[in-house]
Amino acid sequence: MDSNETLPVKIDIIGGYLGAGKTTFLNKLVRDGLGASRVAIVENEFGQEPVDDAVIESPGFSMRTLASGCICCSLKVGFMDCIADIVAECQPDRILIEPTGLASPAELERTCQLAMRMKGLARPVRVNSMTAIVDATDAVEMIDFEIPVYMSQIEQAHLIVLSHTQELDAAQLNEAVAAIREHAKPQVRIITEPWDSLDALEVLALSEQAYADDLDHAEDADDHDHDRAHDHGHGHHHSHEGFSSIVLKPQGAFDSQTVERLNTALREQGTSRAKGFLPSPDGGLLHFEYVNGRSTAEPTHYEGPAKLIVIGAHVDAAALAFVEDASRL
Ligand SMILES: Nc1nc2c(ncn2[C@@H]2O[C@H](COP(=O)(O)OP(=O)(O)OP(=O)(O)O)[C@@H](O)[C@H]2O)c(=O)[nH]1
Repeated sequence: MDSNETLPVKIDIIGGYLGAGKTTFLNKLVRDGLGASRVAIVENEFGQEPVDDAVIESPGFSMRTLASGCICCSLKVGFMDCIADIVAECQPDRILIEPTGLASPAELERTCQLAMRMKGLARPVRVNSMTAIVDATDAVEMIDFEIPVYMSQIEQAHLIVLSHTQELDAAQLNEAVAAIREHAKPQVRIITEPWDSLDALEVLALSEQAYADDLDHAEDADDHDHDRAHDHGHGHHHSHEGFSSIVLKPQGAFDSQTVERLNTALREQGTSRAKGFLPSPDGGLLHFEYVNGRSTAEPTHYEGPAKLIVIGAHVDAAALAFVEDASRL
């Protein structure tokens, strides 16, 4: 037996709100060389149909997808089974977990603690880091909205990585950082480096350290009954109430005008997040991503069925019905 096999499998959680950039960061980790160790990836999607499994660049990695719910609550048991399974079958040294954008960090930690205590694991597991990705471009506005789960992701973060910082000027970036600082733990490090020049492996190492430091502090605080990082009190925010998702089967041909119409319809109903694959006029598929009122639609080699997942507080299926018959437009 390799001496490594007696060490716990590291669980690294890449969290953050809907569309913050979790999958993009995960792909960066893979591209920056995380693949040197044996890595497994667990994707959790709120929508009924997974999309990220086709977007993740995971050459040779084992990947599992848990869809249609959140591992911090409704899929707790499914998650634990998945971890037991992946540890036995794939023998990873590390498991990267991408929770849904609606996961509460405290609940996630509790789920992971349950997984750590499972009997009969082929190898022990332990949480190694929890990284919170926050979209810099809408942080000020989102903090104003005070969406509970968004706030909990900032308040409980051990390390924050801002995405899309290259889209802001220095004053806007400072404003975003100040707004986050007001709600985050005082010592939290906020990484503002644009992702083009960011070394994701370095960030993961910082995140590991931050998590270990916070655990130490939490243990000290436990002794004094003041544990904030593991808020077991009644005041903690955890709610997916109000959020729902639908899956549409796009048909027809999505030229730039149709994509624009879709973008407008999503914006008009205040959609939080949409993603999927749309049929393009040339017979292929477009990888569609909608966050924050803006969308991209790029040709993709994905060969599965066309699908569109829409997540929001007021998803109006009737207003989006045209997606399933775009040829009529
Ligand atoms: N240029 C740039 N694009 C980004 C950045 N972060 C995210 N994106 C884009 O924003 C969109 C959403 O990013 P994802 O990585 O899919 O976000 P996510 O947090 O995984 O989304 P969900 O899993 O659906 O909650 C994609 O089109 C990304 O290419 C960034 O820092 N820079």
